[in-house]
Amino acid sequence: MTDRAAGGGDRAGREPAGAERRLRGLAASPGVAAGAAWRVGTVEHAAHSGDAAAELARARAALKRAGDELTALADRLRADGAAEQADIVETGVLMAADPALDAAVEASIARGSPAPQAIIEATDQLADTLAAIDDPMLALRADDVRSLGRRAASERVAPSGPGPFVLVAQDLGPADVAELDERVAGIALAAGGPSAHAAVIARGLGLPMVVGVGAPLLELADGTPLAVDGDRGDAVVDPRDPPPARRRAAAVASGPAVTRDGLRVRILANAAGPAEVRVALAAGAEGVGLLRTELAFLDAAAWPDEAAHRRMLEPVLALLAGRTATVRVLDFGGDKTPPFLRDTTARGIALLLDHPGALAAQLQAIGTADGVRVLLPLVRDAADVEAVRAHTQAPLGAMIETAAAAARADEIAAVSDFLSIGTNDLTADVLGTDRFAPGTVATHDPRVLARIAAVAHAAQAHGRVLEVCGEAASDPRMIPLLVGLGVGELSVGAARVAATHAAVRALEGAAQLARTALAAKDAGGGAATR
Ligand SMILES: C=C(OP(=O)(O)O)C(=O)O
Repeated sequence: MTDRAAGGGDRAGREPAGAERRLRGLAASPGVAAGAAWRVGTVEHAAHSGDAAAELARARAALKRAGDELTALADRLRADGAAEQADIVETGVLMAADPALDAAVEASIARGSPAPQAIIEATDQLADTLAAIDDPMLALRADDVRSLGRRAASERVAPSGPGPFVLVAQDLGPADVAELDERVAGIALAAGGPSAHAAVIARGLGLPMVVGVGAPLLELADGTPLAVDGDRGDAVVDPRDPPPARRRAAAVASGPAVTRDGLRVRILANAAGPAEVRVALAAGAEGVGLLRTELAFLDAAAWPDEAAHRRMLEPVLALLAGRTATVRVLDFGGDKTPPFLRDTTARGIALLLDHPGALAAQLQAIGTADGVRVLLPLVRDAADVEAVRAHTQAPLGAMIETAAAAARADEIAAVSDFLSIGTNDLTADVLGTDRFAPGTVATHDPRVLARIAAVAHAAQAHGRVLEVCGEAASDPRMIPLLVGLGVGELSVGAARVAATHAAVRALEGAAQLARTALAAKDAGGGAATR
């Protein structure tokens, strides 16, 4: 069964009560939270037990649990004003109880499949049947049934009880974090990295998170008092002075962000859906500088069509109501690869340009309303931007995320309406590091700063707005350097909006600081300019 029990059951037998223990990890999302540890794990998918009735009961329980999870998620979406999305999620609830699905699961178990495999086989079979009928609505249902199957077969366990909980896991995906409810006060991961998308989402939701804590974390029994310190990067077992259980409330910024010496910087937000946009606007964001549309489709079984994009976009655009809405077209690839693209190596805009129908469908859904602009991920050269230009009248921005693209910043700026530096990927590419591995993100390294400066120079030469939307945009060490290099827009996690705003307003002499940093010979010199 689930590895929730793997912690050994009675924690009193292993830890003297009240003995505080600090496990070192890495800070992934700021803030401090405490609650009862709750382990989420992937289940060991044991082979067929030999007892078909037991396997069938296990499969039915898994489908029921998946249906219950989707009901809870739909309720939350409805409360968030996303009624249409809630309706979609609820179709999964009906499917989970569908007698035809139950019969297919039973048949698969009779053929010798263990419960999780039987669920996948049955849902895939039903999805294939739906997809074979030439009807776009049924094709969407096929996606839904496949995603239901994966959810049920993975046997994730949602915490039960009022909370607050600190979620403990080996690793989590971005969607897992996005759907956490208010009972979860913080997250501690044994693995993971501060730049992974799960961490990006946690920061957006203002959910304290530490990653890379290591195996001892997974030995904690459910219910162990646990604090996460997302500022220092610690998980504290049996904390002596538990911090307040709930996540830190975001402060509110007001008025435009202008440095003391008069540089105006627009503070925008990174978001994946309406919940983060709401938090960001309430904290004083002027709009969205990066909407990560791909995160809504990580479970997709095929390229989303125009209707699916519209359903994803409408609640976000409604909240923004004409403010800046920077919609990034699907940035699939790497850790954001849906099952149907598993064998694909292309990423970002290159992948979309290989599938022009998929790109056109999304651009059509994005439209050209006031405030809307389109962002292209992993642009390689001017030709990428020009190829997209043929499909839309919306302003086009190019993301500069590789050293190669930075070297071509001038030709890219010439054909773009604005540029946006993805410092997470750019830093990893320039330094040859893995952004998803535990470790610090060294965007302040002069080799990275030199690329940022080159892009800033190109943007300036062509009169283009320059945005930074990677994590560096909210890093207090980087904000002075970025502003000093001429960055006009900082797009940050919703929970960082107010702090970024305050950091900009406190700034003076940024341009001189940036010159000093660029002159530094190594990362240590760069850090010394902080
Ligand atoms: C903002 C970026 O893109 P992603 O969504 O991949 O983090 C980045 O790489 O800095």
